[in-house]
Amino acid sequence: MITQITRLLDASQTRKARAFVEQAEFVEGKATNRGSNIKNNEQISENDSDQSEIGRIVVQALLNNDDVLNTAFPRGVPSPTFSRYQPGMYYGLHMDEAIMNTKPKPLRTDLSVTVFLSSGDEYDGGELELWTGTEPQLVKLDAGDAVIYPTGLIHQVRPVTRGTRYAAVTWIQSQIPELKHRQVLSHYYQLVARMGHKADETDRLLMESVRTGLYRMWMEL
Ligand SMILES: O=C(O)CCC(=O)C(=O)O
Ligand SMILES: [Fe+2]
Repeated sequence: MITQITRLLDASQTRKARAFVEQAEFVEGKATNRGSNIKNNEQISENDSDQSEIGRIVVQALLNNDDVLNTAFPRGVPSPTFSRYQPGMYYGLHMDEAIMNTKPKPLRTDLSVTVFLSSGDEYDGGELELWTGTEPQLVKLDAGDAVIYPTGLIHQVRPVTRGTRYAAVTWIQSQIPELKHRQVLSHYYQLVARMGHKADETDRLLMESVRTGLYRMWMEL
């Protein structure tokens, strides 16, 4: 299940994040993935003191978004990494790490998140390519939009051939570790959104019984 979120960041949050990345100092992305010959991008140095403030805006936007809550069921979201791809830069086919060594607790990466900070017309190439089946799926969204995909997918950022691609990248540990379970629950929420207004008192009780029953079976505390 791939979730695309239009305007995860509102206009003012997008402007703020964009202004931040435009003035920030970037270092080679390899710094956080040594020995990698597939990673050819740039990231903001971990010592940048403004990074955590803008990171908090992105994390809060994810945690306040109904589509994120009802498809990802987030338990933990680490502060994002901000990246920049200039012409010739790319991040070749790879698989993200299973565990992030975040503080105070390490986090299992169930879902990967890209928040786009450049609009599609500002650069050529630079698509996020996801291996979902026989044909790769290409994702290129507008500034402020986000895509969330299962971390188990092989993926890459194709080479940028013109302009600059800015993005914030992070991961989600889900309260529902199993992808199929998340899918069923998110369909349940869609069903309630579509039909809930027609429900009488008994229907509502039965709906609550289904929801709490599924949570009890599938939710990891
Ligand atoms: O920038 C992106 O869209 C994804 C980057 C990525 O795959 C990663 O940081 O692991
Ligand atoms: Fe990745």
